Amino acid sequence: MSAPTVIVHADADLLAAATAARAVTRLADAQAARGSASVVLTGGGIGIAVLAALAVAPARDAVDWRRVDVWWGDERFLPADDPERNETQARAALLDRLELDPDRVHPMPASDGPDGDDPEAGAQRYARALAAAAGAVQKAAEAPTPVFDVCMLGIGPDTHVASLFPGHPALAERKRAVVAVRDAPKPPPTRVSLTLPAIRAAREVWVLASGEGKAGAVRSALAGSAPEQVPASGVRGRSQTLFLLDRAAASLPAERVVSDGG
Ligand SMILES: O=C(O)[C@H](O)[C@@H](O)[C@H](O)[C@H](O)COP(=O)(O)O
Repeated sequence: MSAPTVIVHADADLLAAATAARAVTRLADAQAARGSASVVLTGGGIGIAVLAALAVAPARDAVDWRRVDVWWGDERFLPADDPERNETQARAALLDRLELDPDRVHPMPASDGPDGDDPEAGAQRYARALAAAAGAVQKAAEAPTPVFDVCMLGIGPDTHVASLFPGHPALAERKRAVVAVRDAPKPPPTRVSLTLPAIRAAREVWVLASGEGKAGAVRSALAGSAPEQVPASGVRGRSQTLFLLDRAAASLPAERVVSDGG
């Protein structure tokens, strides 16, 4: 697993645009190497801003979107099409504008889906979809999950990532790739989330943070605190872990020159 690299951009708009450009490059490279690509999306302010930036990125169609698998890191367990669902926001910001293969778009369950208002059953259904998409080696692993090319994660001021909140038992999960989360401190209280082993299956994990309200969380995550208390410190990609920040989230004063590595 890779140690984090910190990359700081001047402001939120540049962070979103640069991350979108990075995503185009990574997904196109993955398709060149392996024929297809996979990405895990996140909800939240900067996560959706990156998707909106991707929608208008000049090189957007360097990716063959029909050969991209789209997954989610977490979902707010609400009815399909609810405007608060991460899926609904991702479709509006980006997915509806792309020529995707609908069979390769894998939204997390909704509370009015085939399992009804049962997030545990929904989580199991998503875990089965991940296991079916996993390659042979990954199928044999605990928490069977495909090797995602890119997994994007927002971070909360409390250091949560996906819907893995500090002190929550979901953080200790080692066997399941997906769990239901109840009593989340960020509304809505019921959610579905990938677990740490599923996130760590990704080649690249990108933690996105914008604004001074995230500066303390970013500092704690980079200080290497225990993931049970600081979930963002437990996420790693197999080949790369990036903290993609704006200057405010990196606690850099405005006059400081911005450069890679902060
Ligand atoms: O469903 C969600 O809310 C998320 O996926 C969550 O993990 C989010 O990414 C962070 O809470 C950051 O969100 P903000 O950027 O809005 O603060």
